[in-house]
Amino acid sequence: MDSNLEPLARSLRDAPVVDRDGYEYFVHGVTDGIPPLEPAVLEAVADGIRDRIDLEGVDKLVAPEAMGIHHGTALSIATGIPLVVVRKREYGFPEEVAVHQTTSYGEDELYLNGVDPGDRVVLVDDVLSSGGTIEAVCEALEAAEAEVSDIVVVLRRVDADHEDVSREVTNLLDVRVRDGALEVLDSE
Ligand SMILES: O=P(O)(O)OC[C@H]1O[C@H](OP(=O)(O)OP(=O)(O)O)[C@H](O)[C@@H]1O
Ligand SMILES: Nc1ncnc2[nH]cnc12
Repeated sequence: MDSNLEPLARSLRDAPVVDRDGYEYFVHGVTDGIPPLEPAVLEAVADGIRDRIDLEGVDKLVAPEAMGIHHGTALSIATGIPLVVVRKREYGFPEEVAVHQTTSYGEDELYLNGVDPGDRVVLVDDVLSSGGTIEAVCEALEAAEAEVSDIVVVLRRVDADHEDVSREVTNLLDVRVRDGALEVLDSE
């Protein structure tokens, strides 16, 4: 494993797992903001993303609310690339794109604003489970006529069926829930 990710990996091993209507949902700073997310972990996430994807010529980072925001923010500060947040709130702006998001345990509407035709964007999120969120945001980016250069998440749940994902997704660590506990696997 990338030694820079070891503090993150260690902290994940203690993450509590709660039941969300039959879905084993782990709770961690990366995915929930609780327990508190150490600045060093956020910095390691931003560095890990910069090591893995090419950010040259990228116009905007795009992060879905809520839990993509802190990772997108850390990366934006580290790179100087502006951040767009995909909201669960409608604004009614003329160019707004609305899409339906289905996750492993729920659904919502997402609203994209602030991305212009021809923008080269990187999509950033905390976790990939079913892939429904990534597919929904990609659909919105396609409607906005943006070019998605990379999709990156901090954690990929290898125990979830990524049936909705038809695109390549880069991640920092692989995780799974087994016997009620979160396990970290190396993604490389
Ligand atoms: O791969 P998927 O099955 O789509 O799951 C991943 C998504 O689920 C969570 O978001 P959620 O919409 O639950 O809201 P939150 O970010 O506000 O917690 C998470 O932040 C990802 O965006
Ligand atoms: N916070 C979270 N914990 C576990 N699995 C998830 N899938 C989506 N969000 C998650």
